[in-house]
Amino acid sequence: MIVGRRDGRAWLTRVRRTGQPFAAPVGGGGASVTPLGAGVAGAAGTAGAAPVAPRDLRFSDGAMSGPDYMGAVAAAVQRIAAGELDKVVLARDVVATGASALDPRWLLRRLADGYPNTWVFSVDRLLGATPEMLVRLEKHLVTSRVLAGTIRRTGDDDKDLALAGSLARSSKDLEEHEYAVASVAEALAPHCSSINVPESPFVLHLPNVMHLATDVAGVLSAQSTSLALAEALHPSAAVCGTPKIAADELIAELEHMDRGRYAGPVGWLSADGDGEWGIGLRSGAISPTNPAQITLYAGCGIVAGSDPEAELSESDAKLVPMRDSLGS
Ligand SMILES: C=C(O[C@H]1C=CC=C(C(=O)O)[C@@H]1O)C(=O)O
Repeated sequence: MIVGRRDGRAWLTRVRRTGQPFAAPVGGGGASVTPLGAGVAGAAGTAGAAPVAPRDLRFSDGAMSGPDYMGAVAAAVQRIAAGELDKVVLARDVVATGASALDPRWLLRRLADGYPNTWVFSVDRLLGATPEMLVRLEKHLVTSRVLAGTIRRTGDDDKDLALAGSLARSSKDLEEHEYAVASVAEALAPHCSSINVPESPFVLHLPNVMHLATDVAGVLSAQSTSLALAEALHPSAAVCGTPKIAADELIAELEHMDRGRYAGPVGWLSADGDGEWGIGLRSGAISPTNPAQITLYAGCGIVAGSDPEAELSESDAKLVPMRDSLGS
């Protein structure tokens, strides 16, 4: 069952295998669909009960501490300097543990209210507010919003405007961005009769960070689905690197964690194949064994000019939406 909401309109899609009945709706007898928030103390798991704020949260390092992450970035920069690859995206995780089961509805409401320019999602305990659309297919029109290259916002509009200008001129960020755009354009080419790739990126303003952004568009050449396009595109160089195989191997060597579904495609597919697949960024996964615990993820594109301390600070900025969602 998929619940969608855009521009104040909500819709519900039920999916079933051909020849099999639909799962019973909530409250429809034999409910096979668990309402979000079920099992949360205070919410009583009922649709009408108010979402419950997390209590007594404690944050701890995941697989790597901050200094460990800087070490990994420095190692990646060395490998890039040695000519092994051009770009790699290195991620880290942070674990938040509350006093009782986290209520996903609380987190989703705060993400939707605080991060309106993003796609807020919740799939089987993976929650987030991603600003990056891997692919959208709508009546043969293919679009992809590519993000790479980041600067933290200060909250002061004048300063942020100046920072946006420096981001748009930063050769390090432009290089990082170009790899991501090239990977998307290359992956889409076999599926499109024409592709439009703007010459230079624009700056996307989010509440916590600004990104270099490029909206790639194409016309689908043959019968395909949004899911097949997502498969062709994933993982783009916004979350993996260039060349892809070398970056993938370096990620396995340096990250010391299982990304799980972080940075994977998340979205929906209609019966005619159209759909939207975001990249599961600015996200966290509630533990399947401990509902009071969530692992938050953030990664940064590393190129020859990357500075470990700046990348650690950038990853902290990318964790802000999920940290905000846990606040009261
Ligand atoms: C990998 C992440 O962000 C990607 C998307 C936008 C900007 C990025 C960057 O500047 O490094 C990353 O490529 C993340 O948020 O975990």
